[in-house]
Amino acid sequence: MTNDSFAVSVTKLTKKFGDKVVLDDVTFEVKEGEVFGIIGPNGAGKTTTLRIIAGIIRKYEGEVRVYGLKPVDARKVGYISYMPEDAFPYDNLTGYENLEFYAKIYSKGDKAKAREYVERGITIANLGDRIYDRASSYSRGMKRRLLIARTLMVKPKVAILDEPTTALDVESAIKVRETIRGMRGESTIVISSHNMLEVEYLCDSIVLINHGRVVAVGRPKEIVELTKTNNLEEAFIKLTVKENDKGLIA
Ligand SMILES: Nc1ncnc2c1ncn2[C@@H]1O[C@H](COP(=O)(O)OP(=O)(O)OP(=O)(O)O)[C@@H](O)[C@H]1O
Repeated sequence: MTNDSFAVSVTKLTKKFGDKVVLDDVTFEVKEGEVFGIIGPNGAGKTTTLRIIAGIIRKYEGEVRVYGLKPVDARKVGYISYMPEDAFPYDNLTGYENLEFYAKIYSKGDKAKAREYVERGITIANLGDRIYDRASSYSRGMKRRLLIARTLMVKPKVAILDEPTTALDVESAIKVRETIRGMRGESTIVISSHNMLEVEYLCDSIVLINHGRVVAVGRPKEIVELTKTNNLEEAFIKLTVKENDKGLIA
């Protein structure tokens, strides 16, 4: 059973690669307008979950809906904008041209809309005049901000950002977080992250996945309280290491 009133609903999702079960009976919902975090240790199944929600992986068991549509259909009608973990801009194009390129795809021939997207992308990226430089000259943090701007400027119903701050220095990560936080309420944003402080700061709700299974879902504060810990990092350790998958559903 699926509840279509959620931005994203994932119900009894199981994904196997060959004989290997990567996601096992995963259920959670994302409310409209929230920043939702998928967290878990390396190999837990975060990227696989995001790729399924983004409509890229199409074979799975269970039910996944994005505003009531199958992800692949939601993607076709432009509800979804996705930034993969290993995304990169076109190095030979300027930041501006990168935004233009993506805006053209999403605006489907509507030039005014394309311009609006690019203007919005410039604001979100906040790169100043460097937006007119080739992306090859950008630092890693600048490239990431460009990619996030590219993902968010099209006002998707659901923006999916896979590890948006991984491998960034402190200052760049802060800027990226501020960018995402600034978009709260405009799009529903689903991110994956390893950084518990970041998740506590950014996310309204989270799902914690370990070895493909949900071990906790709810507001970060609720999970901290239920695990009788001081912060999400301690809760994470308790749930993924010390409790060794006993599970807790908030
Ligand atoms: N195309 C694939 N074929 C086979 N196995 C895969 C494939 N994609 C992912 N896996 C496996 O599925 C499991 C979950 O991978 P996934 O990338 O979803 O984890 P993750 O939580 O995002 O990890 P990380 O934090 O390291 O990015 C891993 O064991 C991975 O090796």
